[in-house]
Amino acid sequence: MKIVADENMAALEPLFASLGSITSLPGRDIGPEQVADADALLVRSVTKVDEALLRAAPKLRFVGTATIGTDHLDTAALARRGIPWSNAPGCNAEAVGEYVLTALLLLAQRQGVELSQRRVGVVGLGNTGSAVARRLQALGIEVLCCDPPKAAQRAAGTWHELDTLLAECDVITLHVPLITEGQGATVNLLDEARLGMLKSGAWLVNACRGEVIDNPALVRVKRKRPDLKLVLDVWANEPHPLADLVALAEIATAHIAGYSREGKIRGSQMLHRALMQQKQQPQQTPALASLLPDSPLPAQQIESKLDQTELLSLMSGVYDLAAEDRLFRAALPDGFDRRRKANLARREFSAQTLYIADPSQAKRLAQLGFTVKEKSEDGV
Ligand SMILES: NC(=O)C1=CN([C@@H]2O[C@H](COP(=O)(O)OP(=O)(O)OC[C@H]3O[C@@H](n4cnc5c(N)ncnc54)[C@H](O)[C@@H]3O)[C@@H](O)[C@H]2O)C=CC1
Ligand SMILES: O=C(O)C(=O)[C@H](O)COP(=O)(O)O
Repeated sequence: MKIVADENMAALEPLFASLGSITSLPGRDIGPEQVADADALLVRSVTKVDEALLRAAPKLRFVGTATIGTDHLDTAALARRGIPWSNAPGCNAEAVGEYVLTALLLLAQRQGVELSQRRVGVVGLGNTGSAVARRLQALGIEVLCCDPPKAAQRAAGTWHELDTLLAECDVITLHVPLITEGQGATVNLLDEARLGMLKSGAWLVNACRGEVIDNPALVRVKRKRPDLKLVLDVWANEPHPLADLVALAEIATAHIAGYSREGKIRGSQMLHRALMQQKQQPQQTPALASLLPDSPLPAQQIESKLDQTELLSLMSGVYDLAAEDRLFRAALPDGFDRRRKANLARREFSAQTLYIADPSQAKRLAQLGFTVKEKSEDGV
């Protein structure tokens, strides 16, 4: 079996080497020539799997994307060719939750405000939006939710219209799939009119897909409204974001909100399971712990309730978002993919063990994702 895979996928060798030969390539270089004799194709968000690519791959029997989003797959073309495909829902939700919380605490610190005083509107309450909402609620922050598909299914929860969130929330964070056509289209969900509805002093976070916001309109609105603060991880026309928009964002990164070592491995594990199922081969998928390097972070002892600054400092010890923001800007105009590659080793908060005696503090930090243990007799 010949497997063609994106070189930035995690744990390719340990998971897939026993199934056949692996050719790993930069995702943006995977084209018709590269898939000509492939039996399985494993991609990330940067490879367009369209009719032309599929036509060039007569032997292809499986396509897997180690991502949540599927907007780079032509699923209708896959169905027409009878090629089973799979994505990796939820694999990187924790990383997105950690990214958004860190970004909001960083912004709060820079603006000299308490995040707990701000009402947050989460748009899209699937895997990533829920991971964000859970963390905010663990900190006692008020969260309003908007998810029309869930509301229509009468899913548990209180659901609001997008326009209500725009009118009432101090922070809006976007977590919807990119849908380009039909009634539920999300492309330009935040168009110029909706951007104009943001509250005075609002913060806007986009960690889903760049095209969900009209990027040129955002430049125009932000120029008129310096009160708005932007956290942008995703951009229209990646890897070439609008330079003017990068300059106007308070925090800017290279589509790495979902990047964590753990998330990347989970994505590969999910594709391994799906491929095994497809081949009806009962091969066990190795456990996450066996594929993860040991945590490089020494355990810490937490004695007292952390304030906002201390919490941000704890989180930044695992992943330094302020530094990433600086490195991203310095890497442009050509270094978008370089910054993505540089983030592949990022660990989730669970890589940080904390010894905490106080039960309520222990519960709160465990809800944020840290590995929490009771304080031992003689400390750490
Ligand atoms: N920046 C990054 O690194 C990452 C970006 N993503 C992007 O974020 C998107 C969301 O990821 P997940 O939460 O895992 O997907 P998901 O499929 O679990 O959840 C998406 C949610 O959005 C809701 N939704 C759909 N249309 C909506 C609308 N118009 N308004 C409000 N809600 C709507 C759906 O009902 C669903 O509950 C992915 O499709 C992907 O494009 C995902 C992971 C990492
Ligand atoms: O899962 C998704 O959807 C994402 O946006 C990924 O985090 C993107 O990562 P790559 O597949 O581009 O590495």
